[in-house]
Parts: sequence; structure tokens; C-alpha cells
Amino acid sequence: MGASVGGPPVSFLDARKISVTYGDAPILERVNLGVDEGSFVTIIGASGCGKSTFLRLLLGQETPTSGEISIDGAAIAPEPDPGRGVVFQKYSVFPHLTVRQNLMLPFEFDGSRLLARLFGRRRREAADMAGRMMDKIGLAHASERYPAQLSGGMQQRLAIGQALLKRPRILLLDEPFGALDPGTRKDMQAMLLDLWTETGMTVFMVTHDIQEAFDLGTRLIVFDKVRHDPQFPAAYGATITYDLPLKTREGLTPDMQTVRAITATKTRTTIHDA
Ligand SMILES: Nc1ncnc2c1ncn2[C@@H]1O[C@H](COP(=O)(O)OP(=O)(O)OP(=O)(O)O)[C@@H](O)[C@H]1O
Repeated sequence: MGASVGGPPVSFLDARKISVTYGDAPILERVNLGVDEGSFVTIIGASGCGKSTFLRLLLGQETPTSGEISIDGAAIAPEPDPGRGVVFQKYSVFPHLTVRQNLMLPFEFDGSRLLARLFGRRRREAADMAGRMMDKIGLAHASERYPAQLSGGMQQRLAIGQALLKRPRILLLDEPFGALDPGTRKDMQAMLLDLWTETGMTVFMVTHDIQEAFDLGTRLIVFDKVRHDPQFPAAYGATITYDLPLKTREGLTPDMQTVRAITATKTRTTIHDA
């Protein structure tokens, strides 16, 4: 926790009274959230309630209609930032580039915004880092393949590797494993937890799979509407209705050991559309 000058303590990521309205449709209302660095926040909620919108706010891709978001005490910059990486459900890698080229690209853009090419020593360093990332995400054997020649799980591993190359402090994941089969999904979850443990980054992950939310998160937040008008379903926006601490980086909280024992006996549950 940091401290704001003359104000209350500020968390690593601090969202205060966030509202988002599209046209006259309220999507998010009075969202307040303080998150410590290194947390793994899983986010669930009915389809269309504004989870992706919330991630876009954290990414700086959108600005809230009202309210403020700060990271490390500074207002979030309304533009992409190497400190924040993002992975979407649908593969966000470049289809015309090989695995190796996809992993070189973030460095190429840094080297020259105009040509997107690197030369000499910087090129060798970038190739070295791309190579290490390929090993880490288990794609070294597929380095010269194009995304269309990879399985869904391999493409998502590549997308995660690409997002992590610039060592972001915050990783935003929007249903990253939603399109994968259960076996691949388990492998991907394990890989993500390893990377999170290793890097100490703060993760926000939207998922529709409650079990996944419990298994991966140190904290689970639920978006829902607190006010409903049956005549006008779009009259009110969603906010955070549950905020559950699940575990520390070291292990489960005592409460969660009990919850975990109960949920482990149930089959996987999925939140259905509102
Ligand atoms: N740029 C936009 N302009 C207008 N409406 C938008 C815009 N982006 C999103 N919306 C609307 O805002 C609402 C919230 O969308 P959002 O994608 O954040 O929901 P979500 O909870 O992530 O949904 P899902 O779980 O289905 O992905 C939806 O009704 C959507 O149609």
C-alpha cells in the first residue's frame, strides 16, 4: 500500500467510484476496488454485465464516464503501456508472422516505430529473450510455424508469451482459456500460475468458469446489478457485489480451505447469460 498526500492510503491499483455509460445506457456504476501488487484477481459475472469494459478501463483503452483509476498512485494513462499486457479469448497473435517473429515483434516496435526492425546487438538481445520465452511457453519446437499451424492451446501460449515479453506489472486476461478443451485448459492454468509466481505480476482474469476462478485467484470479484427494473433491463449498471479473499501467494486462507473442500466435490459450474 502507498499513501496519497493528505488522503487515505492508496492500493497498488485503486479504482474509485467508477461509472461507465454508453449513450444513455449505464454499464458500470460506482465500482470501488483496491488491489495489492502481486494479487491474482479473478472476475466473474453474467454475460454483458461489463467485465470486459472494466478490463479495458484498466488497460487505459477507455476512460470511465466518472471516477478515477490509479496505478502506484498515478492516474492511469489513456494509452497502451508496456507495464500492462493483455490477452483476449480469441487469438491476438499476428497470423502472417511465425512464432519466433511474433515474439520478436514487441522489441522490433521498440527499436523503430517506422520500420519495426532491429539491428545488431539489440537484435541479438531481442532474439535471445524471444528464445527464452519460447522455452518457457513450450513452443521452441514450433518456432518457425505460423499461428494457423498451431493448436488453440499453442496459440494462446504464444499470446501469453507475447504479452509477458515486456515484463508487464499487470496482466489482463479476458477469458483466455474459454475456447480450449478441458485438458489443454488445465495445462494452461498451471503454466499461468508458474509465470505469475515467477514474475510477481498482478493478474486480472475474466472467466466464465467458477471453478477456474476459485482455483487460480487470490481474490474473486463478482460483477452484478444491485438494482433491477424488469420493464427496462438496461436501466441500471453493474457493480462489484462480492469480493472474496481466496488465498495469499503462499496458500489458501483458512476459510477457503473449507470452501475448497466443498467445491471440489461439485462438478464444474458455469455462469449462464443473464
Ligand atoms: N463501445 C461500446 N459502445 C456501446 N456499448 C458497448 C460498447 N462496448 C460494450 N458495450 C456494451 O456494454 C455492455 C457490457 O459489455 P462487456 O463486453 O463489458 O460485457 P462482459 O461482461 O464482458 O460480457 P461477456 O461475458 O459476454 O464477454 C454490453 O451490453 C455491450 O453491448
